[in-house]
Amino acid sequence: MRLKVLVDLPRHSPLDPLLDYLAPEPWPAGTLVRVPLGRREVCGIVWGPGDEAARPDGEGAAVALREIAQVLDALPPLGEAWRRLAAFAAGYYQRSLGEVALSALPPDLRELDATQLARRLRRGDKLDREAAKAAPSPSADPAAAAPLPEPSDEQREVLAQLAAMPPGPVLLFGATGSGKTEVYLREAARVFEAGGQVLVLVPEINLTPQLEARLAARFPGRRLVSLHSGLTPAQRLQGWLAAHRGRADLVLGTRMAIFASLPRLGLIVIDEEHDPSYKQQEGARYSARDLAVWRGRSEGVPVLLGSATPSLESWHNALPAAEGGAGRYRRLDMPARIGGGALPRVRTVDLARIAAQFGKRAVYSQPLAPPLVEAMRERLERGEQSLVLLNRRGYAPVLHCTSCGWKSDCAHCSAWRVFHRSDRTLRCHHCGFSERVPFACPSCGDPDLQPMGRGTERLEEQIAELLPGARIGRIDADTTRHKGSLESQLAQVHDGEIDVLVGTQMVAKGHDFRRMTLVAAVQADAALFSSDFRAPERLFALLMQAGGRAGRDAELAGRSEIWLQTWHAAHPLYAALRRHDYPAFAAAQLLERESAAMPPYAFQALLRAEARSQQAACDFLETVSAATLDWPEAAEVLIFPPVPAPIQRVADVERAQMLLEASSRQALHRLLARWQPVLQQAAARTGEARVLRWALDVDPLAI
Ligand SMILES: Nc1ncnc2c1ncn2[C@@H]1O[C@H](COP(=O)(O)OP(=O)(O)OP(=O)(O)O)[C@@H](O)[C@H]1O
Ligand SMILES: [Zn+2]
Repeated sequence: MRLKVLVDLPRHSPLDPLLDYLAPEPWPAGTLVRVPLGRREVCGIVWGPGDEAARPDGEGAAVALREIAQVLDALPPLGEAWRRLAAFAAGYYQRSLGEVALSALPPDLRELDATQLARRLRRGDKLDREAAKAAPSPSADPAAAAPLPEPSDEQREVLAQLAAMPPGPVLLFGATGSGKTEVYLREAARVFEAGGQVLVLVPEINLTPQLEARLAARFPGRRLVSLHSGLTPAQRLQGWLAAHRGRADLVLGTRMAIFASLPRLGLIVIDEEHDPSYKQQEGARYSARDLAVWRGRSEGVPVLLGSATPSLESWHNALPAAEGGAGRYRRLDMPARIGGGALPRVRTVDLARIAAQFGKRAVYSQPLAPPLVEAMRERLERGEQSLVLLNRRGYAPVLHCTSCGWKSDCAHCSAWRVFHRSDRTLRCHHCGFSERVPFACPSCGDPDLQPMGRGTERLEEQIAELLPGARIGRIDADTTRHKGSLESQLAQVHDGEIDVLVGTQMVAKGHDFRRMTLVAAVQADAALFSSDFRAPERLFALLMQAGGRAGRDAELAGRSEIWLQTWHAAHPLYAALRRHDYPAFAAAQLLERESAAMPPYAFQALLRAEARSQQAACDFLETVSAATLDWPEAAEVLIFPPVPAPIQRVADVERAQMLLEASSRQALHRLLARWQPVLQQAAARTGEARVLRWALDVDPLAI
């Protein structure tokens, strides 16, 4: 008989990824198989019965049907719900089903034959037995487990509401330290009792160890597994198998874990739901958060989206229609911090006033204004810590020649190369092109080359001058390149070996710095006037989150402060931040977005093209845009003219993009569905030499 098997074909292949194969038995849909494809043998997923109506003289006949090589039937088939999820994700994000479904499996699994799989499964059995032996049974001795904290009034209220609600998406809007995690844990316990599995997603790998430890301590009798890219392939496979075989009670992971196969799924938690890292930025550019909401609906399980600063999309979805929102999610609020701790005080340093008082030079030559330096010195004297945030690594973003104006541009990108003082290099952060700093200007020979602007390296150096005796640490992508270095640097901060920590946004997320009582953002203004309309939202979230890390100790919370240096002290964003008033900030942003017809009031897709010349990239975009002119599907979709990408050239490749916008999601998707084959044909016609790559990004986060 014939079976349809899903395989991962190279992109834009003319073949359908569902191919017919011969099988002696009707293996159920979801069964993993190995099938011959060309000269290779690849992993495939049985998707359903094949076309028995053989086409003896049709197109099918040209290809003699081949047999399934191996059936991995020791593994239970991938369930209906999982296959639905993969199919939805492929359709929604405009990728091939084969690519989405197969790449959602652990890479090791795709390589295994039946014998190797049997061995891995036996190893899984052994791991399960060991886990069971090591852990006390959940009900064995309740007294042995640490006593549960008594829920706060707010937690109690939220839990009662959750218990009374039908399953659906819920936005848990809780201040930092309001005890959202405790709510997740209690909901998870409820699901475990009912025999269900729980999926918990966090934005970043380095946030998993903390939560993992907390989960393990809380649920000693439960099997917890992680799924993220920091695991070895073997670990990832075992975690995935434990989830798929229903043996893991809880899966903790990053965005990729949204595709975990969970036959008894009972709850999905998305912690820090606003975090941009839930959106995949290559291949199938899915949003794990959005897929979680879809998956929850499709499987009838509750989805908890937690944040102190929700994404405006989620906030809008959770606002009742009467307040101008979409009314799609329920919202539960927990405004108070556990233990009644105060939120940090927000202080703005008005740089215009400082300039008037100390002179403009003082502002431009020094990274920190005198009052901020004073506040940090006080911390130093009290043995407390400060965190200074600057979202730019390196010493200076550009090196320039004081006589002829030469600047350190990249030969391969339309970008400046960053000056790194530690190894005296000029490094392009886009293509990696790196050279030693020249002794003299390559253009006029003048040896006086000067850094322009400031990155974290220079900030670290300047703070050392301003605060003599302070022990200063720096955490950014440069200092954490080696495995384990982030952990050891964080440990130094926790152990109090550092007084002032300089860092990019990577330190603002998730780490509890108990002795930190000051967080300063020294160049926050950039986000106010960014061309990225989401920049203010990110800034607000970053500062609230960073501030929320500060002074977790109730005793220190009273003197915790967030400092902002700004030329625009009266800006409404800072005013809302001073009051910790996310709802007011969100309301103002949503008003702006609505009047400009931007998300969440509009739905977008971005078509990117890369070519050897900007002209070729734009021509491709023009062509596919023109193709839609008389389509009824295009009537409700605004297709903007092609423009060069924000960084037009990277590694000698020219990039252009074109934005599509519609007021209805359905309208946008009707167009995309009809457009897909046109894109493929147009790209094929222009030939490999002209258009190198193109990609659609549905619901893009950055434009
Ligand atoms: N009901 C409670 N009684 C006592 N302590 C609690 C309670 N709930 C939470 N906590 C403690 O309060 C602290 C903050 O709680 P939790 O981590 O759950 O907050 P959160 O809202 O998830 O914070 P964040 O958003 O900053 O990550 C933790 O140390 C936690 O153990
Ligand atoms: Zn470059």
